[in-house]
Amino acid sequence: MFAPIRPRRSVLYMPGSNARALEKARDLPADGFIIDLEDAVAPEAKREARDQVVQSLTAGGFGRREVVVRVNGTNTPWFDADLAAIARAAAAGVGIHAVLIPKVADAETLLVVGRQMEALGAPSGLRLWAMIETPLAVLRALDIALAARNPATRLAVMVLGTNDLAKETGAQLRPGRASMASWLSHCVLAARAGGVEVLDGVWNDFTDLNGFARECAEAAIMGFDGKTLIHPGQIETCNAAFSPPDDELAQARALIAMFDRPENAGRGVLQVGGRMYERMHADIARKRVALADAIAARG
Ligand SMILES: CC(C)(COP(=O)(O)OP(=O)(O)OC[C@H]1O[C@@H](n2cnc3c(N)ncnc32)[C@H](O)[C@@H]1OP(=O)(O)O)[C@@H](O)C(=O)NCCC(=O)NCCSC(=O)C[C@H](O)C(=O)O
Ligand SMILES: [Mg+2]
Repeated sequence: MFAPIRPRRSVLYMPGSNARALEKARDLPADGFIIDLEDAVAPEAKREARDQVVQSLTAGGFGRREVVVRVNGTNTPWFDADLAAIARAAAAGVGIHAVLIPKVADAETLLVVGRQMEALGAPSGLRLWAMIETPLAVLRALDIALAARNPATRLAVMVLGTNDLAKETGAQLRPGRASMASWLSHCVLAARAGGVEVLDGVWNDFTDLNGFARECAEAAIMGFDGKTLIHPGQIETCNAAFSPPDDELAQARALIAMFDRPENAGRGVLQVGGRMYERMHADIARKRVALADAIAARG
């Protein structure tokens, strides 16, 4: 009934220049990794980092985790070489699932990059992720998300960059993120309209796990599919926040079973324990069960 689900609860950034982090990632329980060639790598280390990332990914060992490389921005001197290196490696069979483009300004950029990937011989499975981290990108989030309707863009996921948003707008990143809540929700809405997934930004204070857990819970309520992370210590909290809890799953299964009963075949609405349930609620329940099954299947 639903397309196969790939859990993206926790996606951990790591600097492409940090060999130890790349090594360590192979044993971490994150759903995915973003290996960064952009902000986490100093200008003088860009080339070496690119080579090291390709070497490390060629060695493999990332299992079922989704591997994404964040390249430098399309208007930087490193972009072309970054994209070519990743496209070449993916074409040679190296396990890379997507290229993350930082500071995407408009939908046109995605089409241009998608065509470049095609010209470079990137396999069709190499998808494109887009960072939404400038005021213009937030305002154009719907256009950007709708670009996914054109397969040439390869767009699969939008990722919020809340640090850059704070820098560009002057909004302060405080617990609860009142300053950004409407922007974040707007991006979730846009992503759904375009049929792409959407990941929340990072929590910088990685030693404050209680604050982080609260932000994960808020992001899950807003509808994000998962959150981007900066430290391995955040993974388990994040996985828990974006996994359907056992009591919710028990209720979901009961609701599905109820609608599946022959005597309810012709009914569009049921009451259970004083609450109204329509078939759309059974659809939501099926989706949550499918997510839980996909999480369980990855072990
Ligand atoms: C923030 C850090 C620099 C902290 O690093 P460190 O001081 O080494 O932390 P620890 O000593 O606590 O590390 C413990 C062990 O874990 C490994 N480690 C640490 N971080 C990572 C990681 N991200 N991935 C994999 N492994 C990691 C250490 O090597 C230690 O291992 P061991 O040797 O076994 O003890 C560091 O966490 C870090 O660099 N984080 C990622 C920074 C990054 O990538 N930033 C760019 C993306 S964030 C962003 O900009 C989003 C967006 O664009 C926006 O605008 O918001
Ligand atoms: Mg950023």
